[in-house]
Amino acid sequence: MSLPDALSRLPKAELHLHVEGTLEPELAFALAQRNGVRLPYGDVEELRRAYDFADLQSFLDLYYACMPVLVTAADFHDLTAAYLARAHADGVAHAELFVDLQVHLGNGVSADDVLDGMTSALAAAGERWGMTGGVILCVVRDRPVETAHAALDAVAHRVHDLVGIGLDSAEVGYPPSLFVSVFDRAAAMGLHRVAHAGEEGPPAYVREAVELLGVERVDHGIRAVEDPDVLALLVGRGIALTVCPLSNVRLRAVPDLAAHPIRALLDAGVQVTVNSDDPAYFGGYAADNYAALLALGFTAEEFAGLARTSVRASFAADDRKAELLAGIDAWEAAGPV
Ligand SMILES: Nc1ncnc2[nH]cnc12
Ligand SMILES: [Zn+2]
Repeated sequence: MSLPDALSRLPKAELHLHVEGTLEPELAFALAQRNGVRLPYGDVEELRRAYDFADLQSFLDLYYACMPVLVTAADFHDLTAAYLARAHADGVAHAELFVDLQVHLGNGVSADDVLDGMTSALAAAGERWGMTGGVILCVVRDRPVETAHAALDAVAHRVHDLVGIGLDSAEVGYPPSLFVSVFDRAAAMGLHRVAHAGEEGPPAYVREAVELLGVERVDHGIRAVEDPDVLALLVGRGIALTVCPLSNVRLRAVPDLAAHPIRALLDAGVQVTVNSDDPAYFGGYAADNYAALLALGFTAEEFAGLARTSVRASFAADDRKAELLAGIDAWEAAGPV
């Protein structure tokens, strides 16, 4: 089997995945019809043609415009189940899924419907394929901080259905320091903490995420490469980055793949994982993001290393991590090429 084909058999954890970013145009229109919701696009082709992004904000405008099609627990179940099936085919054995709960609450959907749909799909994937994973409530940073607290209020009775809290959406102008009260509260509720930082925002936002929010992983974090002190902070604390190569190219966080700092980050000693972010919009699921690195000369040994880091940086139980690491050893020993 060739190395590109073998990448979908490499056991891996996906740690940076927005469930709403897995909404394929066909499902968007099916749900719009099911719920009597009008999308601001005529058909699947017109929607797909709009996937030409100049930056993060131009993507977010379209991403949020599609979200009103998600109304019922069944919608969240179907969306999550479709992603998990696709991820399973890509060798994803553990998946931690972000959800922008504030947006859904604002659309009149209940937190229980969102979580019922997602957790039932995760449970079914566990039974069917032995997949593990969980839900990370992502704070939408360009909405008022009170609405983030309201989202925490809405899930307080079922914190056991979440693995963590995150921070996403428009980055520049919304530094992590604005969200200390939300993250302190989430930590007290027993949630793991992660945050998007250093995607479009400066390395100082990566430092704030680590020092003020106490995050265990930084999502994207690629602009850390611009500041040796921030790199040293990540290396010193063993904080992993959840890098999304195809997303960074499509949202023009980097001019092209050749200019992506993933190698520089690895060379600096940073723990790096590879993920798909919003795969329905960026042209590739987990294995496609690994395969993109073939163009940068990544070897089978390096891919196995990236997968090991994804497992170690995950919030899976220790025995599950051991099981997945054994699977990666077996993949490498079998000699994929
Ligand atoms: N790449 C990204 N950055 C920030 N917020 C997001 N929400 C969905 N995708 C995102
Ligand atoms: Zn993201």
